[in-house]
Amino acid sequence: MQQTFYKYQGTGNDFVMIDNRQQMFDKNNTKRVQFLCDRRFGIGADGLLLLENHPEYDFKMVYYNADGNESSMCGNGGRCLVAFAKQLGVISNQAVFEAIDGLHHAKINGDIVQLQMLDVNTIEKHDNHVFLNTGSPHHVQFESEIENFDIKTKGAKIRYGAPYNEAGSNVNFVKKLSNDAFRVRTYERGVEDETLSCGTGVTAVAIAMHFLGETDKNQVTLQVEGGELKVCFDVQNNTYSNVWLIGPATFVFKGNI
Ligand SMILES: N[C@@H](CCC[C@H](N)C(=O)O)C(=O)O
Repeated sequence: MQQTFYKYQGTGNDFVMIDNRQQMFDKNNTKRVQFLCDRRFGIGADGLLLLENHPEYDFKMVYYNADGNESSMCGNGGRCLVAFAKQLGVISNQAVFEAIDGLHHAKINGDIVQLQMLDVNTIEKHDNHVFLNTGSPHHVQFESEIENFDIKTKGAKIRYGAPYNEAGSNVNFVKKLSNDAFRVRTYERGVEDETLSCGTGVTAVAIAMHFLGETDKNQVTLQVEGGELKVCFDVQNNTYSNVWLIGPATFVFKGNI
């Protein structure tokens, strides 16, 4: 049976979107998700999202990594799903939806989608890195040679090594550009490679940089391989709340497969 899909990208983090309000998608078919995300044999994407009906809120988000497994929160995917919900006529310029990590509020202004992220109150500071969960787990460490760094090899070593092991973590390498701007390159768990952008990743970097005293700003710009994102937040007693991830979410094409 042919399946209609929509392709979206948020700063180069790309996704296959499927309208699953009729519950026609086989959610346990890992091989099918892998195929749809495959860049040679399928459509090609870092992940796949289902938009589903929700009894109380505007919609429900279900997210799979390119490896075919359902995973934790995807910030760029969430922003693209909000744009997709608007394209389908499910919402106008605001949304409240449920994802695996809880409720999210979102706002659309042109092609800019703002997504409210999880509050963060647990931040682990280690000798060479910071670890925190922004809906997905993130390891954050500085890398001064970020431009010429082998993200895939070095990221995989950290992602599969102790203490993360098989469950893994996403790995973000960061270079400070100014008091309120940072360059970020991310190795994504479930894609098992560098992606051009990671929304929960830049959120983790912005919070980690503030926590470490690398910025005293409540709004931080993150330059990623696929463009620019902003993260703003309130902070009190090391609790980060009212956290918003802001950036473009763009429809690319629609098709049947
Ligand atoms: N691209 C994502 C992160 C998706 C989740 C990640 N691959 C994981 O499994 O932890 C984002 O934009 O947040």
